[in-house]
Amino acid sequence: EQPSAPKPVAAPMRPLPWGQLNFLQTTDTHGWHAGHLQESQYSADWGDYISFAERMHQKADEIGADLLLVDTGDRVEGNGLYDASKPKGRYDYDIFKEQDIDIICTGNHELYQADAAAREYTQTVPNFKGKYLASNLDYIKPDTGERIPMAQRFRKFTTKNQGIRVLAFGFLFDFTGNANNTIVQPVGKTIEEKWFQDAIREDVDLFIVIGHVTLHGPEYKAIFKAIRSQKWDTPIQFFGGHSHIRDFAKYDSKAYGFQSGRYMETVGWMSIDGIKSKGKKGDLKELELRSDMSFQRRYIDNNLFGYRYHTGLNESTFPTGHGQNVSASIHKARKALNLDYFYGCAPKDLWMSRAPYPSDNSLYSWLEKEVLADVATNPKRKDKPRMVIFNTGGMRFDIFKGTFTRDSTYIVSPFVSTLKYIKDVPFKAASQMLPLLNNGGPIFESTELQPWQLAPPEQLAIHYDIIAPQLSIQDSFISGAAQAPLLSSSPDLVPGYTTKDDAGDDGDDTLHAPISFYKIPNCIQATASMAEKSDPETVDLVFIDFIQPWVLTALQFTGQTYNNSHVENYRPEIFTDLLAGWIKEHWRGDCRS
Ligand SMILES: Nc1ccn([C@@H]2O[C@H](COP(=O)(O)O)[C@@H](O)[C@H]2O)c(=O)n1
Repeated sequence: EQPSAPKPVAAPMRPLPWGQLNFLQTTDTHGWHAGHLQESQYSADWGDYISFAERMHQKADEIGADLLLVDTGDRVEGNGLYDASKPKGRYDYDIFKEQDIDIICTGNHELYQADAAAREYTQTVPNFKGKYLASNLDYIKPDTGERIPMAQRFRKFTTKNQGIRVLAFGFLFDFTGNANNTIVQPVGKTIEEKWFQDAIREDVDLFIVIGHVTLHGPEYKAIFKAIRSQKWDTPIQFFGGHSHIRDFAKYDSKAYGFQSGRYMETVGWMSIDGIKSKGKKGDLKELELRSDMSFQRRYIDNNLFGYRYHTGLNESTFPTGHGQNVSASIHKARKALNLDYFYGCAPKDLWMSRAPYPSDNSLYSWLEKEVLADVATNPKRKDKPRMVIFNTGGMRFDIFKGTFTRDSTYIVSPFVSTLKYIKDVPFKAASQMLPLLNNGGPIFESTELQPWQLAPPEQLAIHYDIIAPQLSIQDSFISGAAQAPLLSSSPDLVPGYTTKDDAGDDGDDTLHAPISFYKIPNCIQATASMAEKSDPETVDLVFIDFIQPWVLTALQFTGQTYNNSHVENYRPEIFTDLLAGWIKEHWRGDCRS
């Protein structure tokens, strides 16, 4: 872990179920490879994860089982370790590649910006040569304009100890927001292609489908149906991503899906037993080969207490030299990027979805009331009445009371988005924007523009408020405390994930006190320079550039005929820098101890 990381948390644990074939999954890490430096339950770093995987590989070899590592994309955008360097990812790609991942694919965040997509092609694909799969993704070479597969379409291999013959695919959901140097082919079209149709006819013991794809969406349903149309009985293991949640899905008695959350909070564990392998049979010393199949999952909190518990090792025996070297490289990179540079003191916790909106502890109420109108000023138009619209998905993480650093800025606002505007929009039309963007409706139905895409991905999966009972919360964590028994009725649980999925409520490796989750709107709005008593004739409609297609569509619905040519720059800086400037000015003081 990083020197400044809070110490791991003692908590009641559930052990990991082992099978013939086991997996560790990461997804949507978004650059959080230094771990969470303000949350002890997620404070292990990528180096610790490397030690963990190496120790688990040793155990797999000892018992004759197999262990495969999977990553399902969105490794970039969301943390200073990736976003603070020029070019982005200057250190992060080299840190990430140290993990020995067996199957890896692309997420949408690797493709929003052309430079990120190019780095994916020139760095990550070769870093994971033979392991990186791009079943429905092509890259356009900048020098020749040639369209080529981003990486190989599928991979066939046999596992080391059990001799299980695997065929693996790597998909991306039907994403349309990519820069013009990649082509994402819709999954429905890809599965009709000859190479895919040939692949699903291969004689293998197991299909593995990894993807930056939600488990319950249409893409995995289509792939499942396609494989089952040829192989009615071959087991299929899906790994998903994108919606940032812990999730597990049953497609049939031999086909399951698993997804391991976001931001290095969770490392996923999946185990399969009862695979009928025609390859060499491993020497199962501890495992019993069963004829019926079982698919079991665990969501591992990313902290050292849990890693040591699951490996049966301790502070001195757990880390590997390789893992420690990677932790040291992360520390060096964080220093070079000056990520601990102090911007100010957050006066209170500000939550994305843990507090209701609007409320005093809502990140969005703060943004709306204090920040937006202040940073959205253009000296040439400062007296013009304006409405400023921001999508809630543009904010990526909570703000914790206390030190706010350069790193925090990228954690909260990683994107290179800027403020745009359309001048002199009739007030009547402009005032309909927020309700239209928040309530959606028929105007967006004929387009690819789903308004829910404007909200944070976590909001996708949960459709109602979850209000956690007020429990007594443990606030001083005892480092190295003895393991509490699983069913202890201790009220002193640390707040965290209490996952309910298709297999029940026993998936989390750590017992937590539940956290509230509130629904929030797709967009928020601030106004400035408005007369107090009457509505203006026209306003400047200011918005963050990500939402431009939605704003133009909504304006058309109000009878206006604006298009891209009417959109101008409102501020030259990226929003992240505007936010950092606001914090430096308004959150003065020193809370560093
Ligand atoms: N420039 C951007 C890029 C993305 N967003 C928001 O993020 C959502 C996608 O997040 P995932 O991690 O699930 O891929 C997207 O739908 C937007 O809400 C943004 O605001 N600005």
